Amino acid sequence: MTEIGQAPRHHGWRERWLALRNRLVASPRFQRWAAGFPLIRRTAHRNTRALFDLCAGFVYAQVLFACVRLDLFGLLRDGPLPSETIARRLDLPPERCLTLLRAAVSLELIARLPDGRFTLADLGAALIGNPSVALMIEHHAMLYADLADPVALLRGEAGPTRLAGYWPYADDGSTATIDPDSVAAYSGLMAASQALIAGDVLDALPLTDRACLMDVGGGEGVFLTHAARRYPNLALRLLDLPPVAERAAARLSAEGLGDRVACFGQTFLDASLPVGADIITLVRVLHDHDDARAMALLRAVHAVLPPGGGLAIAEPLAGTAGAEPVGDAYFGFYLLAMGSGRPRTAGEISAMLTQAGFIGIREHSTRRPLLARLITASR
Ligand SMILES: C[S@@+](CC[C@H](N)C(=O)[O-])C[C@H]1O[C@@H](n2cnc3c(N)ncnc32)[C@H](O)[C@@H]1O
Repeated sequence: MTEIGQAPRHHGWRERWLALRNRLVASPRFQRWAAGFPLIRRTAHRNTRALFDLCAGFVYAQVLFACVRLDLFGLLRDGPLPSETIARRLDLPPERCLTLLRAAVSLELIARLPDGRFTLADLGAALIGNPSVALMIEHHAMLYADLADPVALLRGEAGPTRLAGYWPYADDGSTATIDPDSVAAYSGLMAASQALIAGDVLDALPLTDRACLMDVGGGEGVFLTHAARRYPNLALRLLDLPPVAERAAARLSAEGLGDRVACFGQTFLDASLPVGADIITLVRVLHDHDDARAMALLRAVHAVLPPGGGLAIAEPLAGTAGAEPVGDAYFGFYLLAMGSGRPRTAGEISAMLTQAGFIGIREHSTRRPLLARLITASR
């Protein structure tokens, strides 16, 4: 342990090398030299840009937010437009509209054609195809307000956050006071974004040998709707808090699945789960809960599965190769602001599953691990 004021003790050549390198990189003289020295100029420029992007990340997100709020991408859906027309349609002063358009071009959301008109670029076009991402971008206004003082948040001194109000079950897990109005917004957002995930998870999770699937914390039943279409003979059950289960029953009836899916309105925390399913799914559920509650949930699932029954956990994980900031920075701070849960690594989930009595723990690759990874286990 190193006490304050004491020189740090480094162990091994690697730590000595890292300390030397960090001292060098921190020196303004070295930085100036590196920016001009041919062999490392590219690395130096890349690092400068990466650091600038980190500083400016909030500005980029607000440019995107403005595009979504003004429906710029919808406006360009039918083809390129000149900036004067865009300004008129968005009700912006022409020069300010140009500021937005240039910013959006620099972020590769839109592109400028040689004749000066603006058109969708890959990222803007992708947003049109995924309306739930636009909903998420608008939802982030709450997150950013909660992150205004991240140090206070980390120290637990920030007071009540907006996200804690948005996710009423995050508070103390008590479900007695949750009323229908307080679940409508988050359930709608989850239902919209579930369409992105369900296909990827079901592609990686074969259910041909299963008779009855219960989706616990199943929201409005969008995941089950996808499962029902793929597996016409699979019996289906959904469990969620009573006002959410009611919404699920209404949505599933509207989809013509009212007779196929049994909906249970109850908490998964302090009551036992219904028996009868031989596969239980937790899709974007576990990471919402602190370790004690997450362990209680895993034990409750284990208790109602038959021998050989399966559990599938699908959610974005910490430490996902190539998407480290998504799990560790984005979800880490999102859940911190929400006041409950944490993103876990595959290893952490595996250890919890073992502790809850599960065996045969495996990870399956998914199409977009950034959105959801999949871990299965058996009783
Ligand atoms: C992040 S949402 C995910 C919903 C859905 N699985 C999806 O991926 O779209 C978490 C779900 O867990 C439910 N939930 C949270 N705490 C619960 C509890 N104690 N008992 C039952 N359901 C709960 C919420 O109501 C919500 O529908």
